[in-house]
Amino acid sequence: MASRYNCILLDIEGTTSSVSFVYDVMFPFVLRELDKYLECAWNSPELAPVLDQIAQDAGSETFLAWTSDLSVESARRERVAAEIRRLMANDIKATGLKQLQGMIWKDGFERGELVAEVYQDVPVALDAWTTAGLRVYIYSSGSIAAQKLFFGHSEVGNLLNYFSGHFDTTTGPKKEVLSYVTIASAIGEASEKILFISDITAELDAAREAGMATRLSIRPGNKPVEEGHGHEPIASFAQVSLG
Ligand SMILES: CSCCC(=O)C(=O)COP(=O)(O)O
Ligand SMILES: [Mg+2]
Repeated sequence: MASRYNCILLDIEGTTSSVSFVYDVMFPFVLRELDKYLECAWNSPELAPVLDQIAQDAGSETFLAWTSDLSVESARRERVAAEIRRLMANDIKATGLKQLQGMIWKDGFERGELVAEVYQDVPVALDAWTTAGLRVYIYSSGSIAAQKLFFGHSEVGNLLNYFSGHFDTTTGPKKEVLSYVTIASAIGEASEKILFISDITAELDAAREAGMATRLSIRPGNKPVEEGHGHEPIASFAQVSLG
């Protein structure tokens, strides 16, 4: 059957995977490893741009400017750790935080302590959609590097081959219309031909304003949904009809 859509754009937390896996497994791993990670990676070239991003998210131009009042390295590290804990305690999905989380998760996924949970219907749908010729993309607050670790190390194996591309908040915040306009343009598709699935109505509102079709993901343990936004709810990807 011909599909109304050419592409499916997926959120992760609350959509492909449970909120509880992220909050009860992935975030505690970051908090446990944070100080040790910062100490080991402090002078690494990969960390420097992430420290600048964390400083920019906090309102400074660079990491150097953000910590110019501190002369001791351990105090600069402690400022970063305190800012990361503050952002996580307030569930602020800042780009620098998300990049650092991805770097900390790398070791956990690669040595098998972290294995990503996905809902049972997810691999089935990914297979059906891609077999039908649709392209599937991810748009998550989790960094692109973290997304690749996540789907590359899932409990049903490596799912990365199903995805044609990944987007994170470096494209723009998930509640802004322009982010979805930018994604449609990046993947070379009319927005009407893209179906976005998420658990957050404000994200779906923005995608719909950009012209995308939407479905509201209802999964066990998701945050309560604001009523009255008119996005068709689904409890499983099996309920997505393409015709
Ligand atoms: C590999 S993504 C980890 C989950 C995460 O950090 C996150 O913020 C998920 O947000 P989403 O936009 O997928 O709801
Ligand atoms: Mg989500």
